Amino acid sequence: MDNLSKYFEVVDQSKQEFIDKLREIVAIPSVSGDATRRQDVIRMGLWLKEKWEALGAETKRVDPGMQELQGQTIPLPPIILGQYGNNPSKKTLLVYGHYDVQPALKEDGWNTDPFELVHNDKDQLVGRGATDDKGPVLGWLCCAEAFKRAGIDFPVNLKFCFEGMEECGSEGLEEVVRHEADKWFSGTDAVCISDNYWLGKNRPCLTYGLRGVSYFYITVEGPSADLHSGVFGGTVHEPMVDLVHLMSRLVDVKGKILIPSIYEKVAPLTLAEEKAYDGLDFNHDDLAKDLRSNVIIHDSEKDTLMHRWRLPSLSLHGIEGAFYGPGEKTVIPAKVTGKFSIRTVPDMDPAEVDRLACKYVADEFAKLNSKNKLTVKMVHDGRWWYSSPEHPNFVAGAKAIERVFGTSPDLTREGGSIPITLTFEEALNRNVLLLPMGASDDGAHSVNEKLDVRNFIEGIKVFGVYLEELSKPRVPLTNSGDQQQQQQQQQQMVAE
Ligand SMILES: NCC(=O)N[C@@H](Cc1c[nH]cn1)C(=O)O
Ligand SMILES: [Zn+2]
Ligand SMILES: [Zn+2]
Repeated sequence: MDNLSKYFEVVDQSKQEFIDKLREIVAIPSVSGDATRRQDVIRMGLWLKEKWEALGAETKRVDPGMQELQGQTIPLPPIILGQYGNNPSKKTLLVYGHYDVQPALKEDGWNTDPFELVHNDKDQLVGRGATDDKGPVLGWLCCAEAFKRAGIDFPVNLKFCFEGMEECGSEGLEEVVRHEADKWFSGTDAVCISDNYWLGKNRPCLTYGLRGVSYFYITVEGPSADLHSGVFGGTVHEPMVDLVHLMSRLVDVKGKILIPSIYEKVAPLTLAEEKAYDGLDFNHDDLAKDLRSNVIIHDSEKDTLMHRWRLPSLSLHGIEGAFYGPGEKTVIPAKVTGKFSIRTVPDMDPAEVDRLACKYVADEFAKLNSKNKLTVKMVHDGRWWYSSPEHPNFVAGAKAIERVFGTSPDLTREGGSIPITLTFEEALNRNVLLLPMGASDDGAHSVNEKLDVRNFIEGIKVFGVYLEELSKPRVPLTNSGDQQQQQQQQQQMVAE
C-alpha cells in the first residue's frame, strides 16, 4: 500500500473522531461581530493553539491590540501563528484560515441550535462555522494528525496563520502579516487558503479571484429620544424616512448600482476571460434549488457568473436602531444606522469607491432638505484579488483533486472576499491558491449552514495529497528567478 492509500485509510478510520472535533469547536460561539462573544472568540483561538502544540507544532500568539465595538473597548482576538516541521530540505507551505464566525440566532430561522453540531440523515454537518471556516481550519489539523497516525513523514514544513476577525474585515491582521513576512513567515514557498466554496455540488474547484468589499454605515439622527408617532408623526423629520429614502437610491431592483461613475474602472472583458465561463459545474436550475426559489435576475448562467465574479454589486444589510420586534410598536426611532456594502472588482480602486459612495449619499441627503443629521462612513474595505491558475501551486491542487475525486477541478473566481489574500501575495511575494472544501449549497452566513461529511473527509484527503504533490522536486514554487525559465517548467509540469 502506498503512503497516500495508508493516509486515506487513517482519515476514513478517524471520521467520527474528526466530526466530534468539529462538534466541539462549533459549540464555541466565536462571533467576532458581537462584543459579548469576544471571550469565546479568544477561547476558540486558544483551542487551536493548544491542539497544534499537542501535535508538536511551535506556536506564537500575537495580540494585535484593542478595538472599539458596540460602545466597549475590547481586545482584538489573537492571531495564532504556527510552524509544524522545520526541515530545510522540505518545501514550506503557509496556510491561512479564520476561526471566527458570522452571528447566528435560532430565531433567524435555524431548524436547530446553530452552535450545536447536528449530523443529519443527509450526511450533513449542520452548525454555524461548519463550512465557514471551522471545518476547513480543522481540516489542516486532522490532516497532520492522520499523517502522524499513519506513521508517514509529513511531506512539507507547514506554517499557519489563523485569525479571529475575518468576518469583520480582518482588523489588525494586515500589519501582522507585513511585520512577520521576513520573520515568522520567512522561508514560505507557497500559500494556501481554504475559505470558499465549490461552484456547484459535484465538481471541486480551484479559485484564482476574489471580489473586494467596502462596508458602509449611514447614520441619520434627529430627536434626542424615540418619539410617539401619534403625537409627533407628521410634525418632525423622521430619521427612518430619510434613511430608507437614501438606501433606496443606492441600487435598483435589477442589481445596478446607482452611484455615479462607480463602473468606470471595471476592467473590460477579454476574449480569453470569456472562455473561462464555459463548461463549468454551474446551472440556473441547481442555483434555484440552492436558493429554494427562483429569484435569479439574469437570463444566462454566464451573465450570473459575470455579475458574481467580474462586476461590482451593492447589497443592503440592515438598519440598526429600527423597530424589528413582534407587535405594533408605534415608535419613531430617534437614530438609525443603515448598513450596506459594495463588492469591488478589477480594476476598481477602493479609496475611489469609498469617496464616490460617501459623496453620493451626502448629495442625496442634501436634496431632502431634512433637519436631521447625517453621518456616512466607510468602516472597512478589503481589496479584490486576481491571480493566474497556471502556477505549480495550482497544478499541485489540481492533481490532488484528480486523485481524490477522479475529476479535474473547475477554475473559478469567487464573489465573496478574503481581504488578506492579496496581502499574503504582496508581502511574501508568493503564489496563493484558494482550495475550497465546501459546496455551493452550504449556506455560509445563512441559516442552517452545513458541510457535507463527504466534503469534510474527502477534503482532508485532498489536503494530504496536495502536500505530497507540493513536496515533489519538480518545479520551484517561488516567484524569484528567471520568469521565462519558470514558465517553461510550469508548462512542462502541466503536460506531465
Ligand atoms: N468566507 C469568506 C467570507 O465570508 N468573507 C467575508 C468577509 C467580510 C468582510 N466584511 C465582512 N465580512 C465576506 O463577506 O465575503
Ligand atoms: Zn470565511
Ligand atoms: Zn464568512
